[in-house]
Amino acid sequence: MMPLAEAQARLLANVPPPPATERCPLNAALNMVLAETVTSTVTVPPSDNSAVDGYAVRYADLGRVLPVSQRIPAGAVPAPLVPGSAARIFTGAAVPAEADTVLMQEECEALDGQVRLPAASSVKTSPVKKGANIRRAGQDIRAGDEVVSAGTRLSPRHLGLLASVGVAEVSVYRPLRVALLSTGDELAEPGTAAAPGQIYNSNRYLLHALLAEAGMIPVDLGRVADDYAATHGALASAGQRCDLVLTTGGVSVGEEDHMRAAVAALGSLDLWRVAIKPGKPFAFGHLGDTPFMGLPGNPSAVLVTFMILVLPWLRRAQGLAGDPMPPCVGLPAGFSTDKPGKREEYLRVQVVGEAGQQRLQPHPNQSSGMLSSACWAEGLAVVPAGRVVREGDVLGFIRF
Ligand SMILES: Nc1nc2c(c(=O)[nH]1)N[C@H]1C(S)=C(S)[C@@H](COP(=O)(O)OP(=O)(O)OC[C@H]3O[C@@H](n4cnc5c(N)ncnc54)[C@H](O)[C@@H]3O)O[C@H]1N2
Ligand code: MOO
Repeated sequence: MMPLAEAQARLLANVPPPPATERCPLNAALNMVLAETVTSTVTVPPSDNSAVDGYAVRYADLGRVLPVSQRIPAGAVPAPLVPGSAARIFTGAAVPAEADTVLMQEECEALDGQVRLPAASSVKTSPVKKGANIRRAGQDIRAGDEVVSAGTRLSPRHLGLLASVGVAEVSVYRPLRVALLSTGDELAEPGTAAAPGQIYNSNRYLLHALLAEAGMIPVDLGRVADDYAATHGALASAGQRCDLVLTTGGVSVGEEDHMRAAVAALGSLDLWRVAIKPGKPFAFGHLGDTPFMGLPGNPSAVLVTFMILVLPWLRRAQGLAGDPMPPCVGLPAGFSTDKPGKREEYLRVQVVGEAGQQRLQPHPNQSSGMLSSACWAEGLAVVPAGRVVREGDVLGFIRF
């Protein structure tokens, strides 16, 4: 059994170069990984503009009654402010040259063609400062600024930012294609009647969704029987169509477990059995040149090995920059254990208690065969191998 950290390091040392790039319109780029750094050609906002509906004035004129010399809606190009006048202005409109302050209309009194400005000190809310309510040109982005760097997974925020600098399409890495194969004679598909002795195939749907959530393309190859020839045949064709072959079940030690032998026959079995709980029988290898990962059949072992071993590898392979491991924060344990484990354990936990006094509370049933506890849980608490937990000890917490 290989220590988890060693298995993770070996996997990450075996990441292929990133996939080909393609041009992608912003509306299709959510969750894609940016292949080249985008630099802005424009300044945002392009000019000083008003944060409120009101009047653009010179600060020195506060307290006076002034004629209104122009009206500036958003999008208009204003003339310089006529000395001794105010300009009617609206939110987002360019502030005219010579004006140095904008007053909210609620603080002014509109008269016929004129406006009475408050005295600098007499404003209801707070005294007016010179420069008030003006959003400066370039306060967001300046021409030449780096906007989003290569290797970023594009979130809705990034897409909005890219649009704000006028970019319509970006260069992204082609999403990885991951072949999914479930093994097990006992599996029935949801929507069909399960015969006696059968259980429903949950891993297929769990993994399909985990991959889609990560921005990758699941290539669902269905189910293969617990039979060497069938497993060999399914793996041989799966390996030709994708960037990774991901299987569930059949990687343990029983004579019904054919996965390892089939992988070794089609390429190499590079790693098998990791000190992780759940998920010990995890396997990594190659089918010809195509990487292979074999997850155990138990659904919560699938979830944990996907998060801790598969997804970091996929993130790297997809071209994502930075730490590929899931974000992990420290929180105190609300429980204790009586003996140390041989494997690093990932417990399905809730975070309980008031803000500032939160504790990790594990589900009472940590069986790797059940998924209801994974849905009850908010994330995974990490108990290192060889460690006895005392209540209050700080443990790593990985949110789902
Ligand atoms: N003698 C030993 N037996 C087992 C060991 C061991 O070290 N020595 N390890 C145990 C551990 S840990 C795990 S995890 C499992 C993994 O076994 P396999 O990867 O070979 O998986 P299967 O035996 O095929 O299935 C395990 C379990 O999961 C259910 N399953 C399988 N596929 C699905 C699916 N698509 N959807 C829902 N449930 C699925 C299957 O019915 C079994 O109950 O081995 C232990 N045994
Ligand atoms: O992975 Mo097994 O689920 O460690 O029990």
